[in-house]
Amino acid sequence: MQRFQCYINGEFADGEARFESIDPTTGRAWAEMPEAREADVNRAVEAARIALHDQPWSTLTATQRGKLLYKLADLVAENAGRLAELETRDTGKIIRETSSQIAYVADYYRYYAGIADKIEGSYLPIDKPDMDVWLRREPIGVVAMVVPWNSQLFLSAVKIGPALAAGCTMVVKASEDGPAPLLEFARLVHAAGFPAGVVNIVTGFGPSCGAALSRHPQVDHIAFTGGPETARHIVRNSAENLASTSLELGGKSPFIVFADADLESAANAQIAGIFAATGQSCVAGSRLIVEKSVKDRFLQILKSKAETIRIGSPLEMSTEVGPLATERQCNHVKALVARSLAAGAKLVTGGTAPEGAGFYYRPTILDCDGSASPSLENEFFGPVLSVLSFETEAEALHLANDSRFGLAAGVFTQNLTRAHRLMKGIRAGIVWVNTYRAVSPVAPFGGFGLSGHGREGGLEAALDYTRSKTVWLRTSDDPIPDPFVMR
Ligand SMILES: NC(=O)C1=CN([C@@H]2O[C@H](COP(=O)(O)OP(=O)(O)OC[C@H]3O[C@@H](n4cnc5c(N)ncnc54)[C@H](O)[C@@H]3O)[C@@H](O)[C@H]2O)C=CC1
Ligand SMILES: CN(C=O)/C=C(\CC(=O)O)C(=O)O
Repeated sequence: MQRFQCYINGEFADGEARFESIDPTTGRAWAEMPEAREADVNRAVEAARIALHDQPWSTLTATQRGKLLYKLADLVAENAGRLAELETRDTGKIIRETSSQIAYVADYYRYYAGIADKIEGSYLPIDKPDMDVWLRREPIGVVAMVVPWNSQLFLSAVKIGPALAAGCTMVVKASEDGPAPLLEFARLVHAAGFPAGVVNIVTGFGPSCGAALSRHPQVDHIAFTGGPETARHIVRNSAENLASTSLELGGKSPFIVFADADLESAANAQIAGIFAATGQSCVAGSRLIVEKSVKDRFLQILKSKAETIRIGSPLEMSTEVGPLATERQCNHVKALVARSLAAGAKLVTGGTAPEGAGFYYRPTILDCDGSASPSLENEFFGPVLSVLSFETEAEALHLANDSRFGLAAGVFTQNLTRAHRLMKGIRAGIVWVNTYRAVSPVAPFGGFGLSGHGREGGLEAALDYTRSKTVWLRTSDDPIPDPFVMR
């Protein structure tokens, strides 16, 4: 069995215990992972705290930090194939997707490499004649990064990249489900030449490892991606250290199709939006809201596309839908489909698991018109689409916003003015018009409502890893006059 290690203070080390990682195609263990507990977490945070204030990291210029990030980007690009295979092996996400996504992760590091020496302070036009006042932008400090199992290299890159650009140090907690790619990525951090303690990567379980990390007194900021329930633990933990938080949580994203849309193109985007990554994407377009006059036609196109999707081994380039990452996830999908059917949703296609081993589930479409299906409110994080129809634009907007989540939305229409109205009216952090699930290092993402707060990607995210320091310099050589007046 392959064995992985944590990366703490520039060294590869076992954790206090070990656990087995499960291959989602067979349900059997394929690798042994280090389990970091409180003592390991403490060592990692202490290393990050020392590295933050000590040489060489604290005295590197921003340009030098950028050069290290460029080196890391090159290493990610060179090793993308190997990392992709590990992620596919450990999480079941199809190789077709992991190989292209991880190659693109290199561009995220490159983007933040370029930003490192563009994080500028400012000079304040102060209202006093004998003072120069300016704002310095300083690293926010030691950052705890807690990520889920899906797209771990992507979801950590949007934290590690900007945090390094800003001069922070960090402890990254890989998910206990599928940590292999992130633990392997630690070897690239090491090879790139980052000083010991700047980036520490551990894995372990939420209540022991994640909790110890997020409430650690030496942590200044917690960057979290995961489910809303876990986010509540993170926020409670942050009451211990008063760390700031950024939360990237789940979604129940609407995908709106008007009758005037190019239905073939919209159907391909909807298939990608809900069945890519076996639906295990936070931005999955999981609520189809389709104009009534084209509902039957559109569902027919979707049904025939869904039924010809190639389900199989995620390591095969031809596979389009692989297994869910964990048995727990698969059971959650099965149970929520059953509850939705019991509540009156009608099965258009799917709704079963294929025969054989592994955590597979067929691409599924539920027609939820006229029912109070729980699938309309609850995230599956799996390959299940819930469908509703509308007759007016106002009704479409109302249905789109009828959710506690607000992460992403898609609008398909040829009508430009309508697209603008919806784009403004939808309460979500990302609106895609006539496309879906497009991402870029340049474009921030993040949520409204239960989908969290804070933005990842883009320039703004790098600024979020800094805080300002106001510096006052008196420019007069005269002695300070009357000490008992405010100046
Ligand atoms: N908005 C976004 O960018 C994204 C959001 N997600 C969301 O993530 C969820 C799926 O991922 P899961 O791994 O199941 O999420 P999860 O919330 O169960 O776990 C996420 C991480 O939190 C850790 N954790 C668990 N309990 C903890 C505690 N008490 N204290 C500190 N850390 C703890 C876990 O060990 C894991 O590393 C979905 O809800 C999905 O929508 C996933 C990807 C992207
Ligand atoms: C967060 N994101 C885009 O804005 C996209 C992701 C991440 C994820 O949920 O896995 C994706 O669709 O892969």
